[in-house]
Amino acid sequence: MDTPVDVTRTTSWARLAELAGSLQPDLRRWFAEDPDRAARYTLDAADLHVDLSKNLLTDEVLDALVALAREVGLEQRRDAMLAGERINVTEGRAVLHTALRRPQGDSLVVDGEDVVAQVHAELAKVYAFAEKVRSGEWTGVTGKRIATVVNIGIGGSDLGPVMAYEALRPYVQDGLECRFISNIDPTDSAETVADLDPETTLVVVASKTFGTLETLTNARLVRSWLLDTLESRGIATDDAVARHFVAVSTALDKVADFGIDPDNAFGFWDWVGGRYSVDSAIGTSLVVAIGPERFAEFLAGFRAVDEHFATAPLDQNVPALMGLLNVFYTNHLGAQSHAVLPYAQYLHRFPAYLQQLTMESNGKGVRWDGSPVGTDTGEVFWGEPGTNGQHAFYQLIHQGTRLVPADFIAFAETAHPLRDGEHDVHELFLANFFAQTAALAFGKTAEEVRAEGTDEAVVPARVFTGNRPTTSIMARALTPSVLGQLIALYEHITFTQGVVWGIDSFDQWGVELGKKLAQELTPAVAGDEAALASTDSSTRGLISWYREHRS
Ligand SMILES: O=P(O)(O)OC[C@H]1O[C@H](O)[C@H](O)[C@@H](O)[C@@H]1O
Repeated sequence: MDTPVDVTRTTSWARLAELAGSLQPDLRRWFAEDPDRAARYTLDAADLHVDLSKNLLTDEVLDALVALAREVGLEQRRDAMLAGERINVTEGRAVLHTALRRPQGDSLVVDGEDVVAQVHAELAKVYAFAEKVRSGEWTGVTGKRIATVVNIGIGGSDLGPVMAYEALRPYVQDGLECRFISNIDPTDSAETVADLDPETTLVVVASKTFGTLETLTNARLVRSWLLDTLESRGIATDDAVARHFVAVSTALDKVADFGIDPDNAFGFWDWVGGRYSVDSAIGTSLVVAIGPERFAEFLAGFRAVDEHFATAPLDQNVPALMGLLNVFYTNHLGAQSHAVLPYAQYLHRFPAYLQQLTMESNGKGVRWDGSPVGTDTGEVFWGEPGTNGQHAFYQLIHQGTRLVPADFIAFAETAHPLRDGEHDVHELFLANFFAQTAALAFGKTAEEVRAEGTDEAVVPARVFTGNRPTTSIMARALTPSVLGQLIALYEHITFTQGVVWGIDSFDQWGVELGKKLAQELTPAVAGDEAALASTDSSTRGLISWYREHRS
């Protein structure tokens, strides 16, 4: 195992600390004195047009960030990932989500297997299945065509499919709908299937491990609902599971144990992390919804940004620069969170998706060799679609005491070019997008507030300090390709930050303890006194309170 560079001991870390100490951000002056600033700090990555100029960025900071990337070996680590080296050290695995989108005919041999050939063989199976469902050739037990696909999964086996399905709704085939069950709260499955007809419902059980309690429990609940409802209609159920259930997993043996025919199962590999898996067979529900052709465009979008990340020089490399800027804000300017604000209703689940991607990847306290990190790591990612956020939490971003770097995302075209009398409503929407980043950057001085005739007593409350950093990301339209590009952008931002911090961004040991304790506590919750007695007094008190108060 190679030892990560201790970033805090690098020359560029010291340089960044020095620059941060003397920064005195003044975006008004920086723009006024440098007419070229916006153009110089605006870069394109595939179809993404990214304006970094409203960040607290100077040429000195940029140089130091690029030097930092060199000192920690970002490019070497990136190349190691792309080549299939086992950079997921704590799990001894390669990290090859980028292989999921390599074109047919490419080759990447890892441990004697051509993983690109494997990817395309599995994709072909998913595509053939999806075509059958879409054409009506695949039917339920009573011969009716499928109208609803229910994806049962959690974490990466849910957030990717649901986010992408919501984002690409305009591309969903008429007459088809996807729904998603994730939470083990029985309300989730009950509400989701309540108005469905099992005769026209297809269930995709998505689980990398096929051992996740929530997913297997929900799959059993929905299987019972399906069989019971069919039986109540006098319909023979011998073939029901085979006709109505398919699975996606890396553990195809466990799929068979669950009773799903391995012929109706799609595989992927341990070198795809759950939060990096929407472009594997985990996207089966999405493939059914939008069709193989659109899904191939989605994959091509990822690939375009992969190529940018793999080849663009560091000072032009958008994911690398955005990741490095996040490090600067987190470690040198004290930011603790990062907002992602899509001005696109269809991206309403994108912040939730990014929470898993970024926080499960970089929420770590030790480096990949087990040594403690000497600095803060992953930020809290959060956000809501604009303009909803404006009327809720933007107050804190504009005038609060915390630094909250924010990414604003918008599209030139809308799927719904509606007019409200004289207004193009999409333009009203975009005016908000443009206005917010300008307001955050340039603020409003006390003189400007006074010039409006404001009562002196409330002038301070109405001042906007400005210098609140934002990145604007634009694309022509939210197409499958552009969605793939956006996801890949954030995957590589996350990777960049992980490399700087020397952490393994591909394990998630932090989710294990709670899962194990839940299993251990299940008998106590169900009334086993001995199990209850062995818990701590707070937990015992809470469980006892629950047992006294349930009906
Ligand atoms: O796909 P599965 O094996 O069911 O895992 C679902 C999710 O649960 C785990 O606990 C991890 O925290 C996630 O990274 C994963 O995406």
